[in-house]
Amino acid sequence: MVIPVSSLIEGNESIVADIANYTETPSAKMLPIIRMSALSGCNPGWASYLLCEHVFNGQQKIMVLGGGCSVATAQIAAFSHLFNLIQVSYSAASPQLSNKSEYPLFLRTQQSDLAQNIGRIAILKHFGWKRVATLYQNEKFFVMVIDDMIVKMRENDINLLASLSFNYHPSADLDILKEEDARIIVVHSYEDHARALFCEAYRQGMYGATYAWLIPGWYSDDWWKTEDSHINCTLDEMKKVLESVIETVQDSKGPDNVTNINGETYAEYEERYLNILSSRPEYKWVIPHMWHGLGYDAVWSMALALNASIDEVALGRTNDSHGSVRSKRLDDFTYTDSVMASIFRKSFYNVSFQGTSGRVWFNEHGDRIGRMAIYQILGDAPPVDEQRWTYEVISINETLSITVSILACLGIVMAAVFLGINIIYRDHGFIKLSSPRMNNIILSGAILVYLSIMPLGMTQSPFELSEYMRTISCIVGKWLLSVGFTLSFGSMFAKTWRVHRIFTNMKPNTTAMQDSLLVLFVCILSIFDIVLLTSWQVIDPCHVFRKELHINIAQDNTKTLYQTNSCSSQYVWYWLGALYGLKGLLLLFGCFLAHETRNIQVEGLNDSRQIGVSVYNIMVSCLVGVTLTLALENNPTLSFAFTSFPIFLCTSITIVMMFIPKIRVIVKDPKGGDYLRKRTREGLTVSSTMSDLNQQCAIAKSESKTTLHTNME
Ligand SMILES: NCCCC(=O)O
Repeated sequence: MVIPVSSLIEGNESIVADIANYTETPSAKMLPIIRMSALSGCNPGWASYLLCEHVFNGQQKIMVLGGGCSVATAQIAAFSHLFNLIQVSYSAASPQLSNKSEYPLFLRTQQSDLAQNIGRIAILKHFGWKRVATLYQNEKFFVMVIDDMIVKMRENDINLLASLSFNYHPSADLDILKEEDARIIVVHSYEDHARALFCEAYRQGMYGATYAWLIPGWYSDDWWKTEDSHINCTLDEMKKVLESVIETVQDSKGPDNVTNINGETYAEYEERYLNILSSRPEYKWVIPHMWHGLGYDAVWSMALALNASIDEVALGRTNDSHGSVRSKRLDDFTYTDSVMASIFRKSFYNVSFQGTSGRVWFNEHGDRIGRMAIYQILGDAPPVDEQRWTYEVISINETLSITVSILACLGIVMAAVFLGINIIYRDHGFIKLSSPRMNNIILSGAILVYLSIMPLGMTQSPFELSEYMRTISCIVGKWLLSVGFTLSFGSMFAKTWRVHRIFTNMKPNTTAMQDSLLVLFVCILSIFDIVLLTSWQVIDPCHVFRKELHINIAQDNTKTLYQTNSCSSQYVWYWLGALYGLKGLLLLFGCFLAHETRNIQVEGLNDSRQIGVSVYNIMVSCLVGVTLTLALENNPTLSFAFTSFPIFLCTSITIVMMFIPKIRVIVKDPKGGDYLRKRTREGLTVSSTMSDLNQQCAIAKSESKTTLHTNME
């Protein structure tokens, strides 16, 4: 970029007019301004060399335009003022350039990148991101921006997870960020470092809806496509990471429909600029960049400052080539003219015009006051700044819960009806022979077992229940099931034990075991239960807690932890082992009795067939139920189904098999007369006394086609 300053001065025209024509007359006749940006290539050493070349060789220059990169700009701005050169950059964004004691004659139409931090904080607050990490290239420029960002984060209650500098190999830094579970990462670096960073981020899977990378928006167009020996990612891979990128940058486009100082809207200006680039062979190498508008405005501000300086400069006196004294002109500037330099400087601070990038003016640091633009969130939804968890408690299906409760109630009603019949017809010969007292205990036990089903399901009930209620119901359920089982099967086996004793050990006149002895036997079994359950409750009480089932990760990376209420204690398996051991021994005893008495065919007296079927049901149900319950522990509904239905079925089958035949006999012969006659004919009388029972048993024994070979022999 060049400014034909001499035509302005000599023709006494407005410099504005010449500048406005600048883009159309690039081969201007004079080159009084040093253009630094494209020449320095962001190389501080090379930039220094070029400035010296311009100063010490060739035509006198009056100002420096550029450079583009802060690293090169800062390098020359540190000494360009020693030549009294005003330096105006249209692109250098480092905050260090705001330091007027180091860079007194430096100005820029580019904002300091500290302004980006205001935009970044706004973004963080907008999305409610409170956990943020920063990552920066190890250069003073980036360190300063990130330092300021950290201060602003602190002021806004945003937590800094980590602040790391990186080079071309950021893998260790990304490891740390992952350890910190950082998802929102503010990056400040040049684009070559950003390429290395995002390639590594791809390798480490740090992209997608989970991450947001906040980067400077001033990288060149398609910066991620640039061939780079530091990276080995494909364009598709790079693109994936870039979908998680948010860019913040100074808005270099003026507002729509506002005309600039040259009477053009931004669109008209840009069209003209692009036409010039494409129509002139000398610009074939120029890649259109967002900075052209700021460059255009920088040149305008130089022109305006120079124009505004003319009168004050003219107050100075100098000798012309003929030795006569005249007023100073702009082109009288020399590298030792600090007076003129300070006039120029003062003029710059008064510059205010509508540029192509918006209104242009400079603050006390020589920095542009401008607007911020935020570009693109390509992801579907903004990520979250930390792993967000939701919790869902899985309960038993409501329908199953209600169905099982209804079944349990029906079971209770059925057992109660059987119990009523058993009590009402206790003197019926057929009932009497089957030990009505023990039948009552069997049915009471069955009712307890039915009752246990509901509290067992209440632990994982879908209905609103307090934790206390769930804990209580879990404990009550265990007690009911355990004691009910013992009462039912204990009584059943006790009855069979008596039959077994009668048919194996009794001499004809020996007294049979009395009911009280059988009840005592059942009580002893129950005491084992009570002692065990009480010890369990006292030593290692059960409590309800949330058991983790599985985790589901949604598209927005929100994790849902599925839980269920579980009732357990620390040593639950030992207690269950002891409880199952007791019940197992009882069942084994029942199996043994059922087997021993299997051929005693005295109707109503011997339950061995029912016992056999019941024990078989229980064994199969326990095996299937326990296996499926363990296998389906992540599915409370199925797990409860495989617990409650077997309990219901085993209990129901057992009492139905026992009591339906009795009811059938009662229905056929309510008074028991036929039965009495039949048994009398057979020589087996029915009496209410134990001695009668002994007698009946003795007769039954003699009649029976028993095959108790071992015992009999
Ligand atoms: N506007 C580009 C910023 C780059 C730099 O200051 O070096």
